[in-house]
Amino acid sequence: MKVTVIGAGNVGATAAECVARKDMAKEVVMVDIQEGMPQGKALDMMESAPIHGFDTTITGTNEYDATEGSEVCIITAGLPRKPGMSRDDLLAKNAEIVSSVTNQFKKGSPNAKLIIVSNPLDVMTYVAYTASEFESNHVMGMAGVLDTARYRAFLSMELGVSVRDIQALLMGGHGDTMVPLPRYTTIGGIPVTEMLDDETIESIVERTKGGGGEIVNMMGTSAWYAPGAAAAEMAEAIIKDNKRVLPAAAYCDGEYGLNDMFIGVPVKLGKDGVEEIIEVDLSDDEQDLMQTSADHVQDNLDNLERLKSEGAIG
Ligand SMILES: NC(=O)c1ccc[n+]([C@@H]2O[C@H](COP(=O)([O-])OP(=O)(O)OC[C@H]3O[C@@H](n4cnc5c(N)ncnc54)[C@H](O)[C@@H]3O)[C@@H](O)[C@H]2O)c1
Ligand SMILES: O=C(O)C[C@H](O)C(=O)O
Repeated sequence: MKVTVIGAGNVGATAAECVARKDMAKEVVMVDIQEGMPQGKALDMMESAPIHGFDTTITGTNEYDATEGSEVCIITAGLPRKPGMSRDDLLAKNAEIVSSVTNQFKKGSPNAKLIIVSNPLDVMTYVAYTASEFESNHVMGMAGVLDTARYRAFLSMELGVSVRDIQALLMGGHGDTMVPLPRYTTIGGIPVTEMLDDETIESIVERTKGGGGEIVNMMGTSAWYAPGAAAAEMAEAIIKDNKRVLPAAAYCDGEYGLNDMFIGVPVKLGKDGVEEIIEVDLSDDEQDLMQTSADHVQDNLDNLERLKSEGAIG
């Protein structure tokens, strides 16, 4: 099993390290355009193997030859946002990058499952899908695992209970319109609505929606520990074929009344990638929130098309 990580920056290097430390793959290949950087990070990680006790081989490169035959590819190449920016401000530049790296990667690994991380997430996943020409279930975006992890972390902090006992579902695009679903949130099997009042739940939902921006404002760039771990969790579900039920940006073809877009929905993840999109019952209010989020993703897709037709991006 080989996992490629394209973009060996903050998220990419963290994802590569998480994959290695979980010993799920024989080999991890990190690719970046910065000369020496992926090679140096790979060597540093290899030197940590005796301490952590993993057997995965990690290499860094500026070329794609070493990625051939990858089972999974995590794409993190692209610009992160700075304070004052929205993820959508990255669209033009990151579309060029994601399209270019996908084109270079796909020839050597036509059966790989792609996990996109670069922002704006839902649209970059679409860019990778069209550039790769892979089957739609072999392409997915990582956001829901991160956003639900934030939501679960905030609930755990509020309740003073283990994160391990908090199960939650969050849907929609990876942005301020994301849709955390308290109705599908349980603490050790108990509905969260039995344990917290509406006002507290609402404040946690709002904090979750702004969770990326909260960190950007603190650090001047975006998060990487939780995002890297989230991408590695998805890679593990595919490599081990363990049919995890996780939220991911998946290609909707009628599901939830949405067409021809990648957006966050609950999926079953296994060796064939997105093996199923699970359609849960949504109340009218939840469906409205989902539609608002989908409209936002569609606006971004329309912007992408406009930029292409104006020749602003290739
Ligand atoms: N989906 C999510 O939940 C999520 C979470 C965190 C970050 N992100 C996004 O992930 C992306 C990466 O964030 P980061 O913090 O790791 O940024 P970073 O700047 O630390 O790393 C990005 C890396 O991409 C590399 N790169 C740029 N163009 C490339 C190309 N053509 N080929 C190969 N490598 C290339 C850069 O050299 C850099 O090392 C950003 O777009 C960010 O917004 C998404
Ligand atoms: O907030 C960002 O720009 C990065 C990422 O999407 C996140 O949610 O951490």
